[in-house]
Amino acid sequence: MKKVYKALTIAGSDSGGGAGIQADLKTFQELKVFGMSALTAVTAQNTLGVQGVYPLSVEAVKQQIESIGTDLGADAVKTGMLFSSEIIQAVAEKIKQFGWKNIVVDPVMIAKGGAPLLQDEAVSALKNDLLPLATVITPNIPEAEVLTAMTIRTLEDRQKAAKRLHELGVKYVVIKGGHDEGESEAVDLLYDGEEFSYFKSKRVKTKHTHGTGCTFAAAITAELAKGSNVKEAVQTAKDFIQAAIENELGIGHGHGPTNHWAYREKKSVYENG
Ligand SMILES: Nc1ncnc2c1ncn2[C@@H]1O[C@H](COP(=O)(O)OP(=O)(O)OP(=O)(O)O)[C@@H](O)[C@H]1O
Ligand SMILES: Cc1ncc(CO)c(N)n1
Repeated sequence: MKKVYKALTIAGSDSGGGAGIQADLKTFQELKVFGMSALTAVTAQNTLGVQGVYPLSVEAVKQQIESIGTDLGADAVKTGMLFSSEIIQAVAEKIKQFGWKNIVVDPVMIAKGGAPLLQDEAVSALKNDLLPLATVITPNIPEAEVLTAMTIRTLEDRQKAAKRLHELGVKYVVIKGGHDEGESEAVDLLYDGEEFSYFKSKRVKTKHTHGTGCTFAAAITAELAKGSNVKEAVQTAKDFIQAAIENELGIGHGHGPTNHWAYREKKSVYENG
């Protein structure tokens, strides 16, 4: 029988379907990985912004993870919106309890419209409790600035920030370049503790980038679940997000979601010649 690879996302719900748990599960499915979820919060959200945030109790988060850990197990785990230090500590505890490997931490802090998805005082729990367990961390530039308490303007700044994050115990640091808007390319940097690699693509001129960060990190998680190494996983995630941004769906009245099925369609065109 063929092995079924499984990935768990611990994150918030985006009712609009473009980011959070919804983006993660869609991405897992597209990459042929069985997706499971533990919700940390429910957001009332659409392409125009976040209208409400309703965190779940720490007990509810723990119990969902427990249900998965005691039965199905996970080949990789992604964390997204975690909201509070109490939830972060509970998630770290459960990851250790079940001995899970391939942990991808997307340190979600603020939604694109500016709504806070992580309490300010939770940043230290993220750094002290979760990052030492992380295989990969995927901050955007503003998140990397908060985590390292430095300003990032140049590529050298990004390299320095990546080194600082590696010192916090993360094995692989990816600092995404989606926010580097002056550039004609979207360049993501990967640091493995020894050398830097760069993943480049043509920057797409679009406002429909809601959920790019979640989707990218979910694709890394799915590939790690299937046994890829981190470099291969980041390259597939980059190809996945590029296709998802290029083939926009054009739905909603604001910053629309990306197209989660575009990578599959692009691949099948190649495969069928
Ligand atoms: N306009 C664009 N064209 C091509 N690639 C992009 C563009 N914007 C972002 N990306 C890519 O998308 C991925 C996510 O990067 P980004 O910096 O946007 O994450 P993010 O800010 O965490 O996203 P979000 O908070 O909306 O989930 C990266 O691989 C980045 O290079
Ligand atoms: C629930 C949720 N998680 C993450 C993000 C970041 O894009 C978002 N907008 N909403």
